[in-house]
Amino acid sequence: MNAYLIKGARPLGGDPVDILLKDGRIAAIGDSLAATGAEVVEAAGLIALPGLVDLHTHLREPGREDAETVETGSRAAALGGFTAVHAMANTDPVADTAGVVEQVWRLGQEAGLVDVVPVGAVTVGLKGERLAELGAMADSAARVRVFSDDGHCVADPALMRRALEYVKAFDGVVAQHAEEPRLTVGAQMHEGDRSASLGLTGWPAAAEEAIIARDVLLAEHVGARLHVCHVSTAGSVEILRWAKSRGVQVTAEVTPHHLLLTDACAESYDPVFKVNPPLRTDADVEALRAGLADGTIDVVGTDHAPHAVEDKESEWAQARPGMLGLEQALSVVIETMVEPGRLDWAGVADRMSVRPAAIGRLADHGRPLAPGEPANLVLVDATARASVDPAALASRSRNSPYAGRELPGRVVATFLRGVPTVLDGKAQK
Ligand SMILES: NC(=O)N[C@@H](CC(=O)O)C(=O)O
Ligand SMILES: [Zn+2]
Ligand SMILES: [Zn+2]
Repeated sequence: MNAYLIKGARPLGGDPVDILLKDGRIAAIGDSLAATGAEVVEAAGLIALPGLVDLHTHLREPGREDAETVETGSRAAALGGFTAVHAMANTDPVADTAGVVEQVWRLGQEAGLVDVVPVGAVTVGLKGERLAELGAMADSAARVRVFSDDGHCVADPALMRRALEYVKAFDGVVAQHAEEPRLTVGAQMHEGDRSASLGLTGWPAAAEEAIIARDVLLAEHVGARLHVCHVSTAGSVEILRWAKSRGVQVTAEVTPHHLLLTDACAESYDPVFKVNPPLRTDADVEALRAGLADGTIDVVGTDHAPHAVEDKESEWAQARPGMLGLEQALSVVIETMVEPGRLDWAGVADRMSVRPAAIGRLADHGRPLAPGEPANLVLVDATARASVDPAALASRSRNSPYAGRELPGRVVATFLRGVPTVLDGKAQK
């Protein structure tokens, strides 16, 4: 079947319409469209959004297939309503050559559940010493446009400057993990009253803000595109607002967990809440929500970071940082932004599809729901509520910070180029 008729869905929360998908595209949108051979998908009451796009996903393949593979991560993504994800470069081997990014790209095509878009490392082996073959990765079959040493900061300012200059040649962007390493030696959680009382080494907000301030100045100086990963502090939002008001080509991302959770989670000493950058304070969470609402923060990026049980279920200090995100990202955005009235559905589409696709220069994603456009879309039941069961997740790992938490929103169907990857809430392969 290469045609689907979606009955009664509400594009961006508007009036119900029928949407006909045919040969990979939206063929027609209207009232009471005739099925004429198309498979009917009943969607009364469901919200239709363009397929979500993640700028920040860790798929762990190659190297840690015990934690996630391109296929299992792709399935988690499709179930979360995503049609494209950017796969971070901190794999083993590191995605710092055309060969590795092409391998990841091919694995994504074979899985066929989302478009897996490889991110290229900025420096060889993420070591922060010399630039990787950025041009070769850009010219490869993977057509890399986003470059990041994520997991590590490109700390050397001269190297960061050269990376920014270099990627201009192919309209690329450097996505920075903003963490001044000399300020976070041994850091375990947000530095503040709670880290003091828990006796855990602090990760000060200034370690993030200092790098963002430096990098927006560098991006302005060389006229290049900068993207800031997982912004976590109120001060970072202020710096970004200032930089944007000066016309700096900077974009920024916030994770679902930084929109919802705070450093109070660390009081449990449960390492599922250990993450880089750390969960911050209530005031930071409020500033992040406000920044996302007013567009200072451009996108929600999941920073989906699967970890094997032995890397997570240990003492806090020994556990790896990072938490799952793909399958609950939309639910967290509904809970923190839509239900409180801070973002409407058009806003959700903008922050989770349109802008991330634009930053990654993905031509076929983040498009309007209109005839002729690629049929990449998601149908969401915004009224459903369910409690998160980590055992039921499609990810190969179980480190969800939302275990047992009730969240709104259920992805009912996801279509990639007109083909359902999820139907009735179930992955189709
Ligand atoms: N966020 C994390 O705490 N961990 C990420 C790396 C990163 O995003 O910095 C990971 O790869 O596990
Ligand atoms: Zn990071
Ligand atoms: Zn990351």
